[in-house]
Amino acid sequence: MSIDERRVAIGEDRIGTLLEALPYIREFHGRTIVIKYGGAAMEDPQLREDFARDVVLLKYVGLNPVIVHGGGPEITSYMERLGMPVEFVGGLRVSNPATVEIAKMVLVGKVNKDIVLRLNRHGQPAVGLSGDDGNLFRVGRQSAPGGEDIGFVGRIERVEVDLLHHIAQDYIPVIASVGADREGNSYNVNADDAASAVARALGAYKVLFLTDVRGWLRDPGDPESLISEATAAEVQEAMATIVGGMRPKLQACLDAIHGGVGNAYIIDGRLPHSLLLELFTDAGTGTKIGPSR
Ligand SMILES: Nc1ncnc2c1ncn2[C@@H]1O[C@H](COP(=O)(O)OP(=O)(O)O)[C@@H](O)[C@H]1O
Ligand SMILES: CC(=O)N[C@@H](CCC(=O)OP(=O)(O)O)C(=O)O
Repeated sequence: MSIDERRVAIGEDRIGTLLEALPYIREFHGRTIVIKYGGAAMEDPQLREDFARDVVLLKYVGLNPVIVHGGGPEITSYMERLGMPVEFVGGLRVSNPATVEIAKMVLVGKVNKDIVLRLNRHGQPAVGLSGDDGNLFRVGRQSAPGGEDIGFVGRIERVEVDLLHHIAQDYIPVIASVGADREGNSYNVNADDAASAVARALGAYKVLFLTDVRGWLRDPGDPESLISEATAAEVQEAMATIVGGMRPKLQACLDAIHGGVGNAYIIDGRLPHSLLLELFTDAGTGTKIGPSR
């Protein structure tokens, strides 16, 4: 059999994919990668399994993945079942004490444990945390971008990194975005903000935000208008025009970059294995944001 025939026999494409991934695996070895998990990737059962497998694989090949998750649609659905009004200002949920209670129940009690269980099943033990566990987050009150009072919405002022370092040695930390202030008042924290705060505090190499669109779109109504790459300065310039859920996400990317995180990515959680494709292939899939091009 000639060399060319052998190449065909082993499936050159498959080897090509592995070879393409190798330099990335070497580059990322031992690095901390924070992954914000939310949106559609959390709703579809097959995508949930794929996500868990991908994260476990990251740990196996020597990365240090840390998961911060949302669950906004589930909070909304429980609030509606209870007949509670649902309101967002600037992409942040207006949160009275009853709303914070539901957010805690849904995020800590349900979504967090579902993710932990799935990672465990796929072969890497995970530990679920909220901002209250081991004083992981200290939170302060936050207003909407226009200065409006939106209740008990928190901004993370401090992350207890030692706790995360300890846990991440042997487990995959899975973090729910709720926390309390010094007086013990609980807050609902936007999960994009929480992921950015965790990435900054850990000095993460990268932070990735999985969502339900292809990435940052020039025109939110046109999926073909994906912005594949942008600098922090370009995002900053566009901020005044950004609305809805993309606003806290892009702000979280900016905060991450300004806080020393190498790159921030917004990727499509509806695309199976988008996490691996973004990390281990040359082309990438979503929006990459960095200090410069
Ligand atoms: N310029 C934009 N590009 C992409 N999405 C946008 C843009 N402006 C607003 N959006 C909205 O932001 C949403 C993503 O934010 P969000 O719903 O908070 O996602 P997640 O639950 O994944 O955090 C998209 O579904 C889209 O409706
Ligand atoms: C203050 C605030 O907006 N908190 C969010 C927390 C969950 C979240 O961010 O979930 P996603 O990432 O899935 O949107 C909320 O209540 O929806």
